[in-house]
Amino acid sequence: MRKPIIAGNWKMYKTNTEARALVNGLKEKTMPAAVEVVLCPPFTALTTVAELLQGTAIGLGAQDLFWEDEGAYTGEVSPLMLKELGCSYVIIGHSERRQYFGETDETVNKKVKAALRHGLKPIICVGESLQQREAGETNAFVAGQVEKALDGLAPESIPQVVIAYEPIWAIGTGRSSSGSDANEVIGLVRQTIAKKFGSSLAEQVRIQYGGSVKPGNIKEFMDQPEIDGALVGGASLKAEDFYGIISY
Ligand SMILES: O=C(CO)COP(=O)(O)O
Repeated sequence: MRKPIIAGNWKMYKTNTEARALVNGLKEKTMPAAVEVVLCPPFTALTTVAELLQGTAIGLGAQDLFWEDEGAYTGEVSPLMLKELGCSYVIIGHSERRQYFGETDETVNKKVKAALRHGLKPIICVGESLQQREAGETNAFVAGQVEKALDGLAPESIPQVVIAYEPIWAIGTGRSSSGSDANEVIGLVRQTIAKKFGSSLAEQVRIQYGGSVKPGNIKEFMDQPEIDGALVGGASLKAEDFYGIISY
């Protein structure tokens, strides 16, 4: 049985003062024991949020990392640094990093390996554009992203991996996928993993849906057999909204 995991990707929101207010708002609520909850603040708020999460069951994640442990890579952040701050997860390959910052399937693969090398669980983002969906290319494109992201991984590391299926056309648009459509693509993601690593390992991988998840639609996704959680953007920025999702 896979434990559901719901993560909040804050993207480029929340100064440290705002982060403190958001986390304190969540700490006033009772977290559901049956759901793994993870917060992914900007790098600048990781220390503040890590301190506030001490003693809670809420996990900490980063939104990216570099694949080297240290070096002359101005502006980058290493897995060692994230681990020391208390991160247990790291989002890798978000479509916004692929779109704006040159992230490729190859760099995603390098980052996945670096994360696992340092005991960080990767949340690997995959998902098609509207053009690809309308052209019927979704399955082939998403399967290719999954294959390349996981290329060369040791079988024993596969249960540590989380995949987030986030159709690009649903991110920030208010137009989410339907539960059944998302379930179909996520089923394909799981089959792709099974082809490379066997079905017993594939069955252990938690796969989230992301793209305009709100308190009003989370249950539609969580009722689906293949969907194990959500990666939430906008609705993770207010304690009430995010709590409405994690307490589905
Ligand atoms: O990109 C996302 C999470 O990583 C989804 O963002 P929204 O929930 O704002 O659509």
